[in-house]
Amino acid sequence: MHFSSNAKQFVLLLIVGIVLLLGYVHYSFFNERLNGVWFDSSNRDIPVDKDQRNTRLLYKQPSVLAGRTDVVAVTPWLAPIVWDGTFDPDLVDTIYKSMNITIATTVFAVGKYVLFLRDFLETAEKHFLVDFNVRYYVFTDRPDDVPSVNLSQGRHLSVIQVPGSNRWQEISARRMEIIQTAIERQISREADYIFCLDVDSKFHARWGAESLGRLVAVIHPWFYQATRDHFTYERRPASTAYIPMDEGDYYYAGAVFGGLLEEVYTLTKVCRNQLEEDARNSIEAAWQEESHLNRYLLYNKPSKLLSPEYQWDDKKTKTKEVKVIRFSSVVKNYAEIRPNV
Ligand SMILES: CC(=O)N[C@H]1[C@@H](OP(=O)(O)OP(=O)(O)OC[C@H]2O[C@@H](n3ccc(=O)[nH]c3=O)[C@H](O)[C@@H]2O)O[C@H](CO)[C@H](O)[C@@H]1O
Ligand SMILES: [Mn+2]
Repeated sequence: MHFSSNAKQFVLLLIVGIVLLLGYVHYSFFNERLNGVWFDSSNRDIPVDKDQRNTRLLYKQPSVLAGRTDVVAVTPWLAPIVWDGTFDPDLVDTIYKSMNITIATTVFAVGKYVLFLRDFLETAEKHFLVDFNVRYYVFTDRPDDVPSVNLSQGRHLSVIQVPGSNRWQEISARRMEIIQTAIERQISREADYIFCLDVDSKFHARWGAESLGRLVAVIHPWFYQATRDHFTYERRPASTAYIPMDEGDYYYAGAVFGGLLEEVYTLTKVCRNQLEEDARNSIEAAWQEESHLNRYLLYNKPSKLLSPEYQWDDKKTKTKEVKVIRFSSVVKNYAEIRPNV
């Protein structure tokens, strides 16, 4: 085929035109991304000080070299262990506040344990996830004895009736089943995160958003200095909570666990099934649901661990590594308060 020189020039011009057009389209697409659609900095021409008036976050510069050296603040699977001084309280709260989340908090007050509710709730209002949306779920067989406590804005309390029992072991252990059912029926529609706490306790200092994570457990205050063979895990292979002497990371307290709703749902479901399997085999684990919780967390590692600051015991003298007691079990007269001894 033969092209005249005019036609050649025309084709050349056409190609140059197409290349320029493609270049322009490409340029304006990326320009748009940079200018706002992707980075949302559409107010680029506004001077920095005005632009960032509401978004600037001022806090102490994090250090790579200086920090707590008296405690370990990370597990071998790289989950943080939350100790005072390892986080910036205002910074973590700010990050989680922007997500507008709701935290469910379950607490059981069966039989005489309703007596613990007032202190639990009043101190929670002072220290527990202050300025966050919190929904308390109080499980009790005595709804009329639930005290009325003034709740701050964004906080709500539901009372859910549950049966009583003449064995404290059963009350404690059945929490897994009852929490599982409550998540299914109600809580999953009303919250994002959940904490399941013992009622015979008080808050003494800040418990904030640093405690939130996918799956959260607390290190038991009586066992954090012990070797694993001294942990009070269930040691009989006949129980589904069995943990051999040469296994185990930490001893977790049954009084505090939490995380995302779906994670805690699975945890309670598995523990409930294993408690029921044990019951069918006429075996009760050494520390009921706490033993099953420990077994679950050994094979399903928590993504965040709370230090014993988050579960102290009023009977225990404060140790030097515990700089602040945030939540602690009160001293109770077991014979007086429990249905059986
Ligand atoms: C610090 C810690 O980890 N404590 C654990 C431990 O002893 P505790 O001495 O802390 O057990 P506990 O008597 O506090 O019972 C656990 C919880 O069950 C509820 N309750 C219990 C009895 C009753 O009559 N009414 C009632 O409502 C209540 O919410 C109480 O806080 O062993 C328990 C039984 O295995 C649980 O594992 C606890 O979490
Ligand atoms: Mn307790």
